[in-house]
Amino acid sequence: MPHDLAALLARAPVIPVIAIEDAGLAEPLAAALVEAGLPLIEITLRTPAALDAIRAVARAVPGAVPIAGTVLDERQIAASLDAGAQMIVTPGTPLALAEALAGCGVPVMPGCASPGEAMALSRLGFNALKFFPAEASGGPRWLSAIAGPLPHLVFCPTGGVTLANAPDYLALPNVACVGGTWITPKAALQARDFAAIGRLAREAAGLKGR
Ligand SMILES: O=C(O)C(=O)C[C@H](O)[C@H](O)COP(=O)(O)O
Repeated sequence: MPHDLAALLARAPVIPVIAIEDAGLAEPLAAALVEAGLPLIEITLRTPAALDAIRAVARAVPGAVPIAGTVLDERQIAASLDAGAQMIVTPGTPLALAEALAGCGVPVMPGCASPGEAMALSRLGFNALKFFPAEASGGPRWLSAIAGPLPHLVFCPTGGVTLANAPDYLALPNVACVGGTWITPKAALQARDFAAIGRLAREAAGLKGR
């Protein structure tokens, strides 16, 4: 994997995944996550506020690495980069999207859920992949099994990962980190309870990576 991506993924065992409805929350939220030890922050492009949220984090939160998540097409790559995303993640990666990502200029973690998808992405030069949806697709057993034929790949399992099952993933040699929404519960975000989010983030940051 590109050196800069390896260095990024080594910075924290967990990438918080956020669906944000109010871009005004992005700055204090990201500051709380960085302060707690989770500098990589995936903001999913599932809400109208997402691009403004990425822009706010990129501009105003030192130390944060804003990641655009749920990138589904080429147009969203350009919009993410324009907003200041420093990395891109996709839930799945059709060939046209993978080819556009290969030349996009920032580290990318494309999503896959099968050996064939992982192999196709590896051929395009992607060797750190999001495994999504992790729990529904086979969880740690899938990851252990794929390490046999594809030992050069590392994964960020996401989808159904929690504080309780994250250690099972992080113990695997081909898991670089995990992603999940459990660090930023919707109710805590709506209540602007950044202290509670900070506690969840510190707990996550304390998980042992490889
Ligand atoms: O669409 C994307 O690009 C995503 O990032 C999907 C999210 O990773 C999962 O939805 C995580 O959700 P949880 O299972 O609640 O942790």
